[in-house]
Amino acid sequence: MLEVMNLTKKYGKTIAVDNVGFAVPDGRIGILLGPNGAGKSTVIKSIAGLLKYKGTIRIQGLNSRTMEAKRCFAYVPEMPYMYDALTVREHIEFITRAYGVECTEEELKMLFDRFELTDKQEKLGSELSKGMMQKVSICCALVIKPKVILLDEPMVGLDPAAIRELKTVILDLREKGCTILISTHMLEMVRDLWDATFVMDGGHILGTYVKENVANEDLEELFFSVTGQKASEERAAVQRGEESDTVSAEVEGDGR
Ligand SMILES: Nc1ncnc2c1ncn2[C@@H]1O[C@H](COP(=O)(O)OP(=O)(O)OP(=O)(O)O)[C@@H](O)[C@H]1O
Repeated sequence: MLEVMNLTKKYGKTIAVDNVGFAVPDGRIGILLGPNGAGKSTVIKSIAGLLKYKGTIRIQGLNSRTMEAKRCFAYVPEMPYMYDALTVREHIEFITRAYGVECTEEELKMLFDRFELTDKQEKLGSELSKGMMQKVSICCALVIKPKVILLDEPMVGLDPAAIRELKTVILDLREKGCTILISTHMLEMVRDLWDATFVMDGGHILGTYVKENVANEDLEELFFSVTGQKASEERAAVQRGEESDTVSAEVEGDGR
């Protein structure tokens, strides 16, 4: 179970997250859904312990800042980071040693096969593409067999095969009772995954939806029903922007 209570995070004078609260029960998939700048990554980074914040976060009933809590959750960041001088396989070894967990050759082979990394095992971190790094980052999160996993925009940068595989992995994790929190602005990527959706904008949660209660409704419709006012204002602004862009483009064109 993942519980976030009264979470507030300011960057200087900017209130990125304002008194946010939600919970994802055991074996459920929660989605933090919102446009760019809504505050999703700030929530995820706060849970992961990367930021100072006000509020309370509990992982499996434990304060998220404790070592016991940190042992049972995994975090896949939006921007993967690799050690330049470690190979793909060595990254996995590093993580399993740090967490004191076992990963058999068979498990590792299955993981590498799933994410098409088998022939990349000996490549150095510095030799990987962004998508490959993302896959390694996901594998590193999975080898610790987490009870709670946080994935920040996990589909960005992945090829279609890897997206399909990741979705299968996420559903498998849910089957095993793992609690999952995914942040995304890509509604269509999570349409078939969610159990609970928390729609965020401007640092607030504007709507919380539990699938059982809104089974017949479309996630996109729900999203626009709560962000509708803002979305229509934004559409109007974009329209005005497009008009002025056109004018300035013409002016630039004329000027050359
Ligand atoms: N390090 C930082 N310093 C100052 N302001 C920040 C910092 N990180 C984020 N912000 C601000 O906090 C707000 C929320 O940002 P955040 O990255 O959490 O949004 P997001 O929903 O994850 O966006 P995206 O979908 O673009 O990743 C934004 O206004 C952003 O400009």
